[in-house]
Amino acid sequence: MSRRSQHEMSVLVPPNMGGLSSGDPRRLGPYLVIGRIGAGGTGTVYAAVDPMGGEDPLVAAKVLHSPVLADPGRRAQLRERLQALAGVDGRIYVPPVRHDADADPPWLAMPYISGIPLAAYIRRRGPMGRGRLLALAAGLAEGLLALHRHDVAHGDLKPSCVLIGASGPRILDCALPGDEEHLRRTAGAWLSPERHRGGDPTPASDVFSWGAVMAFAATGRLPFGLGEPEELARRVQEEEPVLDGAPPALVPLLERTLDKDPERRPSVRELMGAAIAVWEEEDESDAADGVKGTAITKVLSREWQGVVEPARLPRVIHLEEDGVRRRGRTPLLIGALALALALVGGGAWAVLSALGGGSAPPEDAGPASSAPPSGAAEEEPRVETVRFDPAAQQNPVDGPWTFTPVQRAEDMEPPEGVLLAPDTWSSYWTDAGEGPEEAVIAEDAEVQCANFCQPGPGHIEDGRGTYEMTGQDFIDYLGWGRVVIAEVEIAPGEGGEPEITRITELFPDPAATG
Ligand SMILES: Nc1ncnc2c1ncn2[C@@H]1O[C@H](COP(=O)(O)OP(=O)(O)OP(=O)(O)O)[C@@H](O)[C@H]1O
Repeated sequence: MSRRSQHEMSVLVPPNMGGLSSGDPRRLGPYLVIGRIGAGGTGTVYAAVDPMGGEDPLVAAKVLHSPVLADPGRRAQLRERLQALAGVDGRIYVPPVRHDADADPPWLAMPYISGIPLAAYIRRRGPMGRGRLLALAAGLAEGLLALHRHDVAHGDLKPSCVLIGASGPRILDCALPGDEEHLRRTAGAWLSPERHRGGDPTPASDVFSWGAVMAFAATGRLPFGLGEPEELARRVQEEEPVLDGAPPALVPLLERTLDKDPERRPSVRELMGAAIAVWEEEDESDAADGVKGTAITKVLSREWQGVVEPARLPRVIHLEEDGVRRRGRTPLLIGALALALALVGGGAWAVLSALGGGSAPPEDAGPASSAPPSGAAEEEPRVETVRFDPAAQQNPVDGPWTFTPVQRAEDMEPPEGVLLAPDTWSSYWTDAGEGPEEAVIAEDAEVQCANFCQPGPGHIEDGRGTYEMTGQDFIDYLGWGRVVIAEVEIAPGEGGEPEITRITELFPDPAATG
């Protein structure tokens, strides 16, 4: 999205982005790391932004942790492979846009792809219908062909490396040099017999993996079943695949791709041609007749209709003047008040509520608090547990912010096994009887967030905020309309007005709330 100022930029972040822990990098080359997307056997994938902006500054940056890369020879191979991958056509395959094979640890940045991994897609929706299956077949073949044109075999094609996006399938990753043993242990169901015997990745071994992935998409089952690595390796090398339930027109092609002998497998070009030929033969509609472009464009534009990708969420990322995030601050930044206000009337709020635990959109600000500003004459900082209720904020952009001291309601404990919405959590606190107060929130206040810095559970260790953010992030968050219970430190500001200098959000531990 856009650069809002020298200090901030608005970014659409992944909906499943998690917080960073102390061991996670904060920078990778030119990118600022803003959250975690996930981790696999060979590395961790982070959401990161290019502070220079651009049309979409978000990238998925993968930090490689494979122990085999400690070997200088493997490093050299990795460098070569990443250089080759960088030139691959990015329509289906997702090539790196930047990489550093010599960094410690090495990393690569790819365009962020909104999509659902094929494994999850099939688990949720069952086997793909014939038309979409043929579009997947042709699309994956095109992606492999793009790699093979650069003399790189993927070597690790499997359902978790295929993302189902709104405009077609996308292929991620490729095998790391020297990673064969790891792959045989973790991805043996998708590896060809010759790869199980120690062979290098080749176009023919990619064709086998294509067949196994397509069989899975067509039937919802793994063609050689599940099992321990040794047993799987034996079945892949000795048994015939189970293809029951696959569309009959595709079965002969799948059988050929899963041939034990790489010489007898079709080429990737043949796969593409065969998938399109079956589609053209059986497609009775003329809906793609007017579509310009290659046969793949046509099959995708017809068969991919209705595929919806997960919506990204607006956030504001804070930067230093030189483009670096504030020192010592915030693993995950949040907010986007301006954006929120602009989007609140539309679907974005619904998405955010659904993902974030479901508080209502902000109502019109309630009547102005009648309480006079308090604490102007205070000398010493004091600590209070308070409720920030967005409905009470007179000016949710510039402040001052209204809050009410609270205490835990007697005889009320949150139920176990339930993830509480912020409003529900708020109902476990009663006013402490001192009426609303007002204070400014220092932009650089120290904030420890718990619930509000994460879209899901799993991050709060002790029911108190554990992730560092800034006062400005917190101000932004209040603009989203959620109630927050927090412990605050209030000190006299420069002009004597009360100023909140420290905030620790309180939210029940997920271990207690499921
Ligand atoms: N370019 C990308 N855009 C969006 N999400 C991505 C991108 N690259 C990886 N991911 C996601 O990041 C997560 C972790 O990816 P990673 O490749 O580390 O795991 P994996 O494929 O499950 O494991 P392995 O490394 O063992 O193959 C996955 O959920 C993956 O879908």
